[in-house]
Amino acid sequence: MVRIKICGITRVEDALAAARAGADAIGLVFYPASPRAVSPTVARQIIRALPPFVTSVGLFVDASATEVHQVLAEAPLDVLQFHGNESAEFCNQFGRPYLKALRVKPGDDLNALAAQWPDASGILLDSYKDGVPGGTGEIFDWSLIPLERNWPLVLAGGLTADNVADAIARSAPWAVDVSGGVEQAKGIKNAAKINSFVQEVKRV
Ligand SMILES: O=C(O)c1ccccc1N[C@@H]1O[C@H](COP(=O)(O)O)[C@@H](O)[C@H]1O
Repeated sequence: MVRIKICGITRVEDALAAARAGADAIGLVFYPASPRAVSPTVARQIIRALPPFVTSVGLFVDASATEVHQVLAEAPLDVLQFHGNESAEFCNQFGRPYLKALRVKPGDDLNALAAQWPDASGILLDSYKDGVPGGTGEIFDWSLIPLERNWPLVLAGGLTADNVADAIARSAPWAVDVSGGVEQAKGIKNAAKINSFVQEVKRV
C-alpha cells in the first residue's frame, strides 16, 4: 500500500476533501514566496479540522530555526518537511520526525545523498528546476531512482492521476506526494482531482 500526501493545502475544505478521499497526510507550506503559503494561524485551523489519523506535514525552505519554532508554537505539526539546503543537524533540532527533500539531477548518487540525513523518516525526491525550490509541477526521470535503497522514498514532482500508476511501477515508493496535479488554481485544490489521484494510487 503506497501512502499519499496531498501538499499545498490552504483551506479547511481542501484538507477535509483529502481526508475523505483517503489521503494519509496533508502538507502545509511555510515558504512565503509560494502561492500555497499559509500563516501559522490558518495552519492551526486546518490541523484542528482534521479527523484522526491524518498526518499534518509542515514544509519549509531554508527557514531559520527561529521561524520553524514560531510556526510550531502555533501550529501543532506532526512532521516537518525540509525542501531547501538544510543540514541534518538543522533538521534534527526540532524534536519532530522529518522528511528531507532532494531535487534530482542527472548524475546524482541518491543513496549517497540520502545517507547525509540518516535520521530522516523519509527522503522526498522532487524535480530539479533552476531557481525554483519545488512545486514545479514537472516530473523527473524516474530511472534515476535507485531501486536498491534503505530509505523510505516519498516520490513527488509533477504527479497526476494520469501518471502516478506508472511512477509507482517504476520507483516502488513508500509514499507519493502531489500538489499541482490536484489543483484547479494555485493553492486551491479540486476534490474530483484529489479523488481520482487517491483512487489511482489505491488501485495499483
Ligand atoms: O508548492 C510549492 O509552492 C512549493 C514551494 C517550495 C518548495 C516546495 C513546494 N512544493 C512541493 O513540491 C513537491 C512537488 O509539487 P508538485 O506536485 O510538482 O506541484 C511537493 O512536495 C510540493 O508540496
